[in-house]
Amino acid sequence: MDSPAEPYASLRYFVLSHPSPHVAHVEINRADKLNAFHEAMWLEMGSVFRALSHDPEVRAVVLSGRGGKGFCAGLDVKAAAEGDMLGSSGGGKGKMDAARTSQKLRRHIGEFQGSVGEIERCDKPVIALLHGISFGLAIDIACCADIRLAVADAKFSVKEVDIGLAADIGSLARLPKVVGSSSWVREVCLTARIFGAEEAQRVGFVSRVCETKEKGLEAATALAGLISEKSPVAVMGTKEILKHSRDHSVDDNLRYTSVWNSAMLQSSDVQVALLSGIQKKKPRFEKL
Ligand SMILES: CC/C=C\C=C\CC(=O)SCCNC(=O)CCNC(=O)[C@H](O)C(C)(C)COP(=O)(O)OP(=O)(O)OC[C@H]1O[C@@H](n2cnc3c(N)ncnc32)[C@H](O)[C@@H]1OP(=O)(O)O
Repeated sequence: MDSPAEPYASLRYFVLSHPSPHVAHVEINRADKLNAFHEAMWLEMGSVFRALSHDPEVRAVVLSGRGGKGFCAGLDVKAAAEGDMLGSSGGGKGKMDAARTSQKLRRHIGEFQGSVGEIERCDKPVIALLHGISFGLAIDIACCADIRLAVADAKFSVKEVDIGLAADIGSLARLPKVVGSSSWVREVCLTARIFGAEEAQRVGFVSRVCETKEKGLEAATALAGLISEKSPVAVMGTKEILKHSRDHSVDDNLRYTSVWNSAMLQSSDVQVALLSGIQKKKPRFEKL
């Protein structure tokens, strides 16, 4: 990848803009189908977030859905019903035996999980603005984001049991880590009951509720702008160490942090930032 602009050149299902110099805004771009995802879309989403992770100009990302009706209505159920569920290779059909069919499916699910997981693996913090319909895959995606904001009109559902599936792209793994492995998580995952923005905030799934999508975008962009003014080295480390702390003991995390910072404390950013408060100077940091 020679130029960071190159990987964004031929986006079909996502729109990328830059509301401020180091902030990227990614919009899911299939509003006429409520931003429902088929295979080409989740593959493209993986590439977009991989590219953003490596893009030195980008320090924070906002993710939202195009259109007024919703962030995302989940998996494209029509494409899935037509057999696309197993990927374009059409595993499960034809003469393959059970083991080969299973292996094909396992790979397909793994690739799908991998693409959505690029949001979590992105070195830059991702702020998801959840508006209107946010069903199924929308929750998998939201759980990978670092910060979730909701619009008052948001309608959430961990919808998978309604379409005959145990959710397999991350909600069952990550949602309990986000809000705790509570009775509430079991309730919403087992029933697919729709819940709203206030309930989402009460349980800690989202950190704010905004009146309208426009206000939500302003809030998300402002948060991303604040983050983008910090040291990119410090921000990347904070995301990485918080992610590590989710899955490790305090002792393991402290050890990891000491090793991480034994390298990162040598960054010029520390010198640039250390005295900026008392000197009343806004620090400016090099690209990362
Ligand atoms: C290996 C497995 C990996 C991943 C699994 C993920 C699991 C999930 O994501 S589970 C969730 C699946 N989603 C759904 O079941 C939602 C289905 N949609 C609806 O129930 C309704 O559309 C609605 C969300 C309640 C909204 O209803 P309404 O406001 O009346 O809008 P519509 O007219 O129904 O929709 C507008 C337009 O969008 C199309 N559409 C909506 N959702 C989907 C979808 N999930 N897949 C494909 N298309 C969808 C809908 O057909 C309409 O398009 P038209 O061309 O106008 O028909």
